[in-house]
Amino acid sequence: MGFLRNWPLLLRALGPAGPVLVASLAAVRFLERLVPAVTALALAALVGVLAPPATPGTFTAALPPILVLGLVVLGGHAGEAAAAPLEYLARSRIDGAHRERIGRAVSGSRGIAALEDTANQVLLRQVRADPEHGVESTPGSGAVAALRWTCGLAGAVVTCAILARFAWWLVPVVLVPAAAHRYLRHRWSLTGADRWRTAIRGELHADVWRGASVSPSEGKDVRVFGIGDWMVDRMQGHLVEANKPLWSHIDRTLRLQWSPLLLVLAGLVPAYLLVTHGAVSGTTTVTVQTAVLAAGWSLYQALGGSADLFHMAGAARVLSSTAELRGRLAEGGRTATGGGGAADGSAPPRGRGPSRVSVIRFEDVSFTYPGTDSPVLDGVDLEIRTDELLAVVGLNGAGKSTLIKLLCGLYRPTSGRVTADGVDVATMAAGQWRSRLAVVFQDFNRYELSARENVLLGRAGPPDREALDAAAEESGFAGVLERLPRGWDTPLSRGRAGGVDLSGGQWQQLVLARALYAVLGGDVPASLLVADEPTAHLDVRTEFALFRRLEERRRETGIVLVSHRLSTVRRADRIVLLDGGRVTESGTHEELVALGGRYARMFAVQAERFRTDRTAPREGGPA
Ligand SMILES: Nc1ncnc2c1ncn2[C@@H]1O[C@H](COP(=O)(O)OP(=O)(O)OP(=O)(O)O)[C@@H](O)[C@H]1O
Repeated sequence: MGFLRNWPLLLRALGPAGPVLVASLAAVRFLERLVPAVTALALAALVGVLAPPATPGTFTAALPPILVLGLVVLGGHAGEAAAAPLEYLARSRIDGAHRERIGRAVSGSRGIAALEDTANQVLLRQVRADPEHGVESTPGSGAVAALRWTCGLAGAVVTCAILARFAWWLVPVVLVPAAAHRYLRHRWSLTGADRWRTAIRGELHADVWRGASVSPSEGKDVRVFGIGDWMVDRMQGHLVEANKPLWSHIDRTLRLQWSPLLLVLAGLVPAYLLVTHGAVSGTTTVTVQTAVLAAGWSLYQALGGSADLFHMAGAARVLSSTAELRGRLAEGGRTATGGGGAADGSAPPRGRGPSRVSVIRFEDVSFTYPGTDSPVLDGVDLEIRTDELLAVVGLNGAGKSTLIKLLCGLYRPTSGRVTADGVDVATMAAGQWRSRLAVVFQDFNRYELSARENVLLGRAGPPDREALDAAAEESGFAGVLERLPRGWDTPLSRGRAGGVDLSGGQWQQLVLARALYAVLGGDVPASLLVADEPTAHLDVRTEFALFRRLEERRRETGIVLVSHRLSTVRRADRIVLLDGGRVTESGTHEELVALGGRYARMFAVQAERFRTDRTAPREGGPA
């Protein structure tokens, strides 16, 4: 039975709360669960004293049970008051540890293919432990509910013992329907959690529309294209469609609420009728009747409230999805454990491992994106030396960015290998290998942080003021920095107090500063600076100045530059052309022009365009 499997799983999840907190909580909840049983006993004792005709000693005899009843009321209140903050603390610790585990597992996975997998995205949504629907639960709420339920079970055993003391046959009469009642409710909760799980795909779709309709960056399109209402309709459509099965389950369970009630009545009514009949006919005493009346109902309560079962069911699903996600991520290899990064998943210090790499080779590398059929790279052979400026050119979709991602180890080649000084980088610790690279991606990220934090992201570790300033100088970002109201501390988001947004070109300079910070700081500088279209947003003068500075750096740090602007790359030491998934041309600009191949034709087109633009009459100007 799934429930019995989940129960120990949830109790184990209490671990991060710590033994002292768990023991305190268990003690409080257990004592609380004894309240109904003790109440039943005290009431029975009181009735036992009061039922016979009163004598001079009756008052004194009634005092102990009354005292116990008073203590029970007091203890019940004290328990409730103590349990709430203890449970809050336990939940927070467990959920905090869960989020940390997920964060490390995901960010520590070796490549990014796992993140592009839809099934993993669904699992990630399910395990993130931020309830927003009311149908999902967190490991913390489930584990705490399991503890409450366990204490309730212990309380139920005591209650059954008390019932058995008065009339043993009453135990199965009350217990069996009570257990069936709880089982039924638990099944409903599990089905609800499963229905929610199937709704997640649609919700991820809805998120795209939801995010776009409220985000400042997409806000431009939304207004200019007038698609606001349409987006909201799409979002609603996805949500309604995805949640239909869940809502129909909730609707069904609401309409079936009478059936658990039948189970409650099936247990309590015969028990109450039997003892009442016994009391009237004289076969049982009023004392027994009182004890049964009090203990019978408390048994239902002791077996756990519906909310407990609901949280246990939801959290059990979250935990099983967490295990599934971790397994799937592990299949793709890990950085932190398999990859050899720091045990806590942080980036390894730059000084670790082979210091400087001299030659990186793509050896017959082919690559097909997961879930697609045609290879993007098909037998690429390429040598990258770390004392040269190598330019990679090719038409749109030729596979240049893909080549960069393989170089960074974000994907594994489908066949062939990438080596660094003869060592397959797939066999190296991913963190160690990546610490030899500094990368500017074409689709770089604009973090809504301060300018300083945006650049410091280039390398984990204590900030290095000197490297920060040098990186800003070399990338050209220093000029932008001078105009920022709070310099390095200016938040780069209009949405933050005192924040500003940068132009596309200024962001590009900042992102280059981020990569250069990785090169300039640390004990061992990166061997290779990889820049995928780093100047696409820069004006010609800024681009030229930047290229000059990069040229000066190439003997210390090799540079791989992907660019469509052939006027920029012509000064590179070597240019390779990617075409049809292979390197089809390689040489200096002059050699490739002399070759008269595709590069020469591309260059001729750009040069012709440049000449035409310069000689064409300006609109509205002289002919
Ligand atoms: N994550 C992905 N999953 C599946 N296919 C992808 C993925 N990323 C890129 N592709 C495909 O791989 C091919 C090569 O893309 P890539 O971005 O490497 O080209 P590129 O040469 O950098 O192009 P551009 O010059 O336009 O930047 C394209 O057909 C693209 O559709």
